[in-house]
Amino acid sequence: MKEDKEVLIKVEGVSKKFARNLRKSLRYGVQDLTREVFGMARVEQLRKSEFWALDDVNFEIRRGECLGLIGHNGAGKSTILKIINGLLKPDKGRVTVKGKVAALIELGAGFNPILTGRENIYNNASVLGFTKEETDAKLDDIIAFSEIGEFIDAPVQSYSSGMKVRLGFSVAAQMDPDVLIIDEVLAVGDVFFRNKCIARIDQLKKNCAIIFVSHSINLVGRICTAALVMDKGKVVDSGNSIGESYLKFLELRPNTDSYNPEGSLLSSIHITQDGQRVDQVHAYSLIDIHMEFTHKLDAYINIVLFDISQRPVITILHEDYNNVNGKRIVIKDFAVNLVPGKYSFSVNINKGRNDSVIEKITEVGSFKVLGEDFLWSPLVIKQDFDVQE
Ligand SMILES: Nc1ncnc2c1ncn2[C@@H]1O[C@H](COP(=O)(O)OP(=O)(O)OP(=O)(O)O)[C@@H](O)[C@H]1O
Repeated sequence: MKEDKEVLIKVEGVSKKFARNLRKSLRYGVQDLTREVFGMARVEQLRKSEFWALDDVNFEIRRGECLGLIGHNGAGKSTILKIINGLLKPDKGRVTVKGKVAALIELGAGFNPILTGRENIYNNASVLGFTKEETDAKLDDIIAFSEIGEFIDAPVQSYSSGMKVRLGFSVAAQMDPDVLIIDEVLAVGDVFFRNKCIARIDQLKKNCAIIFVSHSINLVGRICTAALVMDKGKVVDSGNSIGESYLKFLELRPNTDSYNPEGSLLSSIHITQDGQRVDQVHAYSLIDIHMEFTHKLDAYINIVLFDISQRPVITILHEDYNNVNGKRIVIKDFAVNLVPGKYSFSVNINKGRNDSVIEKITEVGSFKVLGEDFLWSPLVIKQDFDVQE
């Protein structure tokens, strides 16, 4: 039962303000510190040039849960992590964190650049509350997991960004924390190390509360048990079905479709449903995809559908992969077995089957798939299940 598990992170009505202007920020910082020293309450209203970077944020994470934070740049994700980790104080509200906390917040933060990797392991572990003997016992595992090899005895300032992430993650993960805070850092590691981290997170999350910030909705879907969508310091949605708000989140972005057919063999591409031109459709419905070229082509054409993370999800080939000979192409009754989200087309025009590319046209228009549920995979196949006793 979910409720049986202990709440390890509790964020209650947390707000945090910052000043846009550096001089004001320093002046307010001194004012706030002075008030604190004299036991006076923090100034709750916004002063000139201040804004709420976090505005009444509430959530809790239990042992065994991993919460993904999603939001545009500046939404307040890192600020909430820094408050949870005790690096920042909230102006309003309260954060309660139980147990040993390991945080991977800023690349290389927490490392002393002039010390070696090995020395930094001891430093980091002692911050996490481990004794020298406990760290000695874990040392080989940490070094082996990081795959840093002989660089472990080189100063951390000589490490690449990926190496810093490897070391930081290895210390945090091997020390079996109760709370693990991860801010975007996995994006820096190579794919092999990232997969190793994901596998380790899967193990850790059984007995730990994890908060994970990422701009990759796919990674959040893969790792997290629930997600929280933030915008301008506010939580706009949370839960394990964030479909609607995720779509709204996509809408908040300016439309970047900028297909300019000038000089291209493709003069237009659009989709229709029941004969009407549309730019949003319901999941599982049928659409026709229409393409028009500048002249009659004798070529092999394929269309690739990309999701919002630019991940190719479907390639549509002409049946039997024969070449297309004509000026217009209509792909009839294409089934939109896609989860809600925004998808864009890329069209490849090839000379022959495995021959050179004549033209590769990317981002030639997009459409939105609407739906109630948000399933964590780009493609949905409805299939009868043979259920047996
Ligand atoms: N020390 C600071 N002083 C002033 N403003 C700050 C400070 N730290 C953060 N901010 C501002 O607070 C807002 C939230 O920043 P935050 O770093 O939490 O966003 P984020 O969601 O993590 O963004 P990103 O996805 O770019 O990492 C932004 O407008 C940012 O400019």
